[in-house]
Amino acid sequence: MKIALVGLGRTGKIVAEYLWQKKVLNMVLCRPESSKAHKDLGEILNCKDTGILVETSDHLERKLFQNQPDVLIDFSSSNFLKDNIHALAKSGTNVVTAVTGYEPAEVEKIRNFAEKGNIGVIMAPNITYGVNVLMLMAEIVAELMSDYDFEVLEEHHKHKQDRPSGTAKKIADKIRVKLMNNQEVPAQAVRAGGIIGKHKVLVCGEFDKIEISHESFSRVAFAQGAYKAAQFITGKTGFYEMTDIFEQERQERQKQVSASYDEKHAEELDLA
Ligand SMILES: NC(=O)C1=CN([C@@H]2O[C@H](COP(=O)(O)OP(=O)(O)OC[C@H]3O[C@@H](n4cnc5c(N)ncnc54)[C@H](O)[C@@H]3O)[C@@H](O)[C@H]2O)C=CC1
Ligand SMILES: O=C(O)C1=N[C@H](C(=O)O)C[C@H](O)C1
Repeated sequence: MKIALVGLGRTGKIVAEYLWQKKVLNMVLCRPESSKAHKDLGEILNCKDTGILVETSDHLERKLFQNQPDVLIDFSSSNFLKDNIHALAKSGTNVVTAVTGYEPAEVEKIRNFAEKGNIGVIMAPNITYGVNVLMLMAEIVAELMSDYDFEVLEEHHKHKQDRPSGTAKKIADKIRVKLMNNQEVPAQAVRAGGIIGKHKVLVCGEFDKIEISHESFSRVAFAQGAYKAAQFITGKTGFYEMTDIFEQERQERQKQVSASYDEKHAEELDLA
């Protein structure tokens, strides 16, 4: 698999290093005016030369045809896909976007391109494995304790632009759908220091409460999630979310459990 990455900021740099170590990175893009342009990626990451020259994200179609990546992972800003979804669809490059803060109309545009433009897109504000497990747990609690008060609380570093986080909005929405009264779930944000990412669901009744929380204490968690998403979307078309990956994994695991049960059962019958 060949992966292109756009965005070499706080998160993108860690993702670049992770993908480089996995030997799947073949193209890295930065802003046209960036001082990182035309440098070897190793210089940006403070390691030995990688042989990958950082390119600018303009004239993207030509660059995608030259490098032929299977998937582009986006850790830049919502502007990138807004301006470039055309070029990605034309060159048949699938997309994993971890970017947050899209307007609803932008999400619809991206969804349309994925559904009609013959490419695969995963939109993943919630890229880590752990936070997706938190979501599943929160959905179960919402189904069982609809009469409790639900709040989503998140904490991130002081440079984060959007609030509440894309993940917090997604968690709140998933809970709302499961609640009997379909009521909006409030989400509160703290921006302070260097916090990498914390999400908590507070479920509070008159006499007791449940808290479900997840914390990323390394951005490698985002890199792992993005790589998993890139593997999933390779060769697919259409619009997906991280839950689709977990659903596929659950079904595969279920099949394995059934197969090993059948095997064990057959052995027992043989012995009898
Ligand atoms: N889904 C998830 O779990 C995660 C999502 N994110 C999201 O990823 C995005 C980036 O986060 P950070 O790395 O903290 O931000 P950052 O501001 O440190 O880095 C963004 C980088 O993208 C570059 N960039 C912006 N627009 C560009 C364009 N059109 N073409 C090329 N490069 C462009 C900027 O120059 C900058 O270097 C945010 O939307 C953030 O919410 C970040 C971490 C995890
Ligand atoms: O900007 C970040 O850093 C993060 N953004 C994501 C979001 O908005 O949900 C999630 C992650 O915890 C880090």
